[in-house]
Amino acid sequence: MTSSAAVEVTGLRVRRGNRLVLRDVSCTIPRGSVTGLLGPSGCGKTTLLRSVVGVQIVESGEVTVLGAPAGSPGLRNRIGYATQSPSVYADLTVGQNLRYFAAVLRAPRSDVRRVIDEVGLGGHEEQLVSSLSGGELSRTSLAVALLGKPELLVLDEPTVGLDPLLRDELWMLFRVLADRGVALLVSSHVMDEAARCERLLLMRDGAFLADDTPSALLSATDTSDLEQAFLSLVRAKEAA
Ligand SMILES: Nc1ncnc2c1ncn2[C@@H]1O[C@H](COP(=O)(O)OP(=O)(O)OP(=O)(O)O)[C@@H](O)[C@H]1O
Repeated sequence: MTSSAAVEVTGLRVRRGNRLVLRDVSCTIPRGSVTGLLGPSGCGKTTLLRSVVGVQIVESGEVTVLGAPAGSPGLRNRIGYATQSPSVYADLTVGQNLRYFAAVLRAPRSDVRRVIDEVGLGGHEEQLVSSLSGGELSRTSLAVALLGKPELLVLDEPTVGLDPLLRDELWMLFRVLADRGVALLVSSHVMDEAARCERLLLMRDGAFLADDTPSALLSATDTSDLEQAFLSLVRAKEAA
């Protein structure tokens, strides 16, 4: 693994039910940058993220995370993972959830204030999670993922349901975190978020169509926007 790589995936195959969901997938996720994992619904994005976090049973291949096999106990406090469906307690307030997870993760108590501010949830600390809006709920999950200053952040569609202003703020936060050296792996199925990433993994049917920078993808496909680039790659693959 190169010293700047946070994650190295080699020849990963995953079967879910009787379906081969990931087919010999290989990629590298660098530290200090935002890698976007983009592709249509059902292409295997969540399955890849679960494999990186170490909660997915894999058929074959290797996933090395921060120098250790994915799922190693020592990685637990070094990775922040926000799933698509919020994994916080509905009957607790935002602050109670964050204080609980900070204790579980052995993160300093002062982290609670920091992450609330980072995700823009100031003023909601005493609110019950069950009464939050969808966007506030997903930001609460993101806040949990930020506790303890993880070296790798794995975020599954973190901006779904957010208004454009909040989406913009979160992408700026991702940038700040990357500048601090954090590796971010962020999935999305909306191509307009692709331009925000330094590297893009474009996925379709459990395989990568591309693993490159946005500008390299545009020039390789001779297109001016990333949605067109994606379509062009799909067509080239189908014609092959
Ligand atoms: N337990 C399971 N049994 C069978 N198939 C499954 C199982 N879990 C997931 N799948 C299938 O695996 C495929 C990949 O699912 P995955 O959640 O990784 O896709 P995704 O790209 O994250 O989709 P989305 O953008 O809609 O969240 C899908 O076709 C899904 O139906």
